[in-house]
Parts: sequence; C-alpha cells; structure tokens
Amino acid sequence: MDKILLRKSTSPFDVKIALASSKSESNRALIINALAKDSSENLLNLSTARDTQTMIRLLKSTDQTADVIDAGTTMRFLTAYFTATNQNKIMTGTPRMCERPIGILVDALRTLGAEIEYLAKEGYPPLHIKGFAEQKSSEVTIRGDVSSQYISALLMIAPTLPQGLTINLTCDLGSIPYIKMTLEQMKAFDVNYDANWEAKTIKVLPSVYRSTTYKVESDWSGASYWYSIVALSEFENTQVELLGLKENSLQGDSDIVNIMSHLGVKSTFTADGVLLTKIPAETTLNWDFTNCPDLAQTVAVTCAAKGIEATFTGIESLKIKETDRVLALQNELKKFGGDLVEVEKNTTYKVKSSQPLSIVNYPLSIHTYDDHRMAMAFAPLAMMIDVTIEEPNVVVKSYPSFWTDLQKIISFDNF
Ligand SMILES: O=C(O)C1=C[C@@H](OP(=O)(O)O)[C@@H](O)[C@H](O)C1
Ligand SMILES: C=C(OP(=O)(O)O)C(=O)O
Repeated sequence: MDKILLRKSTSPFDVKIALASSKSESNRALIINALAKDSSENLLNLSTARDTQTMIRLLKSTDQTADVIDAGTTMRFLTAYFTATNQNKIMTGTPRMCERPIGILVDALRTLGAEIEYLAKEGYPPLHIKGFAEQKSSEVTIRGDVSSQYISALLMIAPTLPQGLTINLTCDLGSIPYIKMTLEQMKAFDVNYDANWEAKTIKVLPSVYRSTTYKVESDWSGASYWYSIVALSEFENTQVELLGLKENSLQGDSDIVNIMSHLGVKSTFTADGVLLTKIPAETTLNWDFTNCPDLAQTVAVTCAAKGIEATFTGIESLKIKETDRVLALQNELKKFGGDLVEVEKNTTYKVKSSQPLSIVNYPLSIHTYDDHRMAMAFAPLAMMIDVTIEEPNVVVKSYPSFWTDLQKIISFDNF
C-alpha cells in the first residue's frame, strides 16, 4: 500500500478509540525490566509500535548486530544498556538513523570508561560497543539541548554502575517531561534519585531495580491526532472518547489537552479515558514546544487548516528527528496554502494559515518523508477535504492501528 485516499468526512461521529499504548513508556519499562533481570511478563499493555517490538527483539537477540531501524529511543537506550551490561554489539539503523547524532551519549559513556568506536562518521551510528571493563568516573557533564534521550539512557543504567552516577546538565534543557518520565519509571522499580532542576544535576546512587507489575498508559502523542480531527470536524456534535488515558500522566504530550483547549477541543476525563468535544476556537496561538516537540506537527496542521494565526518556539529539535520536520512541514503545508515561516533564526516560526484551504494541485497528496508523524498529522485534513497520504505504512513506528481506527469515522481507498 503506497498511498491511501482519505475521503472527506460527511457526517458527525461519536466513537470510542482504544489508542495504542505509549512507546516511550514501553521502551523505558523494557530497559529497566531487563536491568532488573526479569522477563517482560510483568509489563502490561506494552506498545505494539514497531519501535517497541524492535526493542523487545533486540533485548532478546544474541546477534552481534543490533539494527534499531528508525527508532531513536531504541538506539539511544540500547547503546547505554549494552555498554552497562558489557556486551560487544554493533548498533545500526536506517540511513536516516545514521544521520541522527549520538556523539553526546557516546562521549558520556566513554567518560564512564566504555570503549566505543564509530564505524562510519564520527558522532553518528553505526557504532561498535566493545566493552566496559571498569567505571572510570562517577560523574558526567552533558548538554541537555540536543536530545533528552541521551540523558534518559544514562539515567536508566545509573543505579547499576558500581559508583552510581551524577549527571550535570548544561545549556537549556529540552524535552524535560521525558527525563521526568524516566525518573518516575525508575522509581516505580524501586530506584530513587536526587534531582536538582535549578542546579541542573541528577544523582543516582548504586541501587537495585526491583521487579514489579507495570502498566503502560495509552499514548498521548497518538491522542493528538484525534484532537486535531475533532478540532477540524465541521460538525458541532462530533465527539471522540480516547480510552486508556489518564489526567495525571507521565507523558508531557498530555499538554495537548491545554493546547487544544485554545484550538476548539474540550477534554473531559471519564472513568475510561478522555472525551473530546467541540468548543469555539481562539484566533491566535503562541506555543513553546520545548517540552512537547512531537506535538508540533499536529498543531501546525490544525492551525494552518483552521485559519488560526500561530507562533511556534522550541522546535529546533524537529530538524534531527525521523526527518527534518521543519522542512517537511514547510513543503507540505504549502500544498494547501499554509506554511511555517522562520521569523527569527532557529527560534521563532509563524504558521501561515489558509482559510478556506487553497489547494495548489488537485488532488491534495501529502508526502510523508519516512515519518509517522507526517502521515498522522496531515490525515485530519480529511475532515475538510479529500486527501491522499503517501506511504501510509510509516505509522507502524508508533501507532500501527491508526488507519483501522480512522476507518471508524471516514472511508478511504488504498492503492
Ligand atoms: O524519550 C523519549 O521517549 C522521547 C523523547 C523525545 O525526543 P528528544 O528528547 O530527542 O526531543 C521525543 O521526541 C521522542 O519521540 C521520544
Ligand atoms: C522523535 C520520535 O521518535 P524517536 O526519536 O524515538 O525516533 C517520535 O516518535 O516522534
């Protein structure tokens, strides 16, 4: 299936969606559980996302080469895990994965005493983890403005190191909720930490993970596409209940509740999840995505299509994700009269909107750049117009049942 044509929604809907579970929580639970030297049977509701299935496969595999495909957390978390457990492994992935930086994590692991070599370009996968004979330092200093995944990776192995670990963070921190998610999941497995966010230090003493039953929450990043669907639906009585989401979530992307309250969606928490209903939208939005970078594409498409004037900050990290998401958004928003215009170098962007949509070429066809979030962020346009999504299978990275779920509200053709 290399294209899918989504037919414009023609009626209101009232559906319940059993969302995919969070790949971020799942991948942390799997690493921590492996460090607790337990099987994964005590982990409930693990994600079916390819990123998580890849993590499960590679944790079990005895092959020397670990191919993470395009999973960033799997690459970064396993690099630290294989180091801490002194395994001789070659870490690799897709060509794009080999363009996503890992030098900051490798430098930190080398400071701790690991022997790691780059097999192609300095600072990028593929790399060869050769061993970790003895801990040379109990402290590392790393910058926190490139990817929080390096910090999460180091934190999870920290209690298993003979001297424990103190992490000193420099620069402006990004994706902090993901670091807090890591720390909370470590705590769930009985490991404590001492974090001083003012001083930007996190200390973990040598300690033992205690295996426990852990249930993964549904995925708030995946929920964001349903918020966009409700925001863009032309029918006032449309509503969607997303199952398995909690009001007090470990996931920073639960901020979508707040963002969408400005864009026309009300959230009401229920016994089973959250009910989304339509409310009037505001005309402008200013949002800093530093703590929720994965929501930026969803919100950009929603604002562009709804005619909401939006200013985005904190989206620098989008350039080093599955694709350069800033460029991908610019290219695709332009196809219906929108854009993402850089107004201050690398810091501030304005979403150009188009109301009514001004389609440059019919039929509207969205290129997805091997990025699941491009496919899912543009799919809600089907509330307003027929739209083709190219390479729709990309969604398997985080939300394999996305198209099946979408079929509950609209019809579409595969080709
Ligand atoms: O730790 C995690 O689970 C993630 C952290 C974020 O990455 P960065 O820290 O690189 O922003 C996020 O974009 C990614 O989808 C998942
Ligand atoms: C950036 C993402 O994932 P990762 O960095 O883990 O590949 C994502 O899922 O949007």
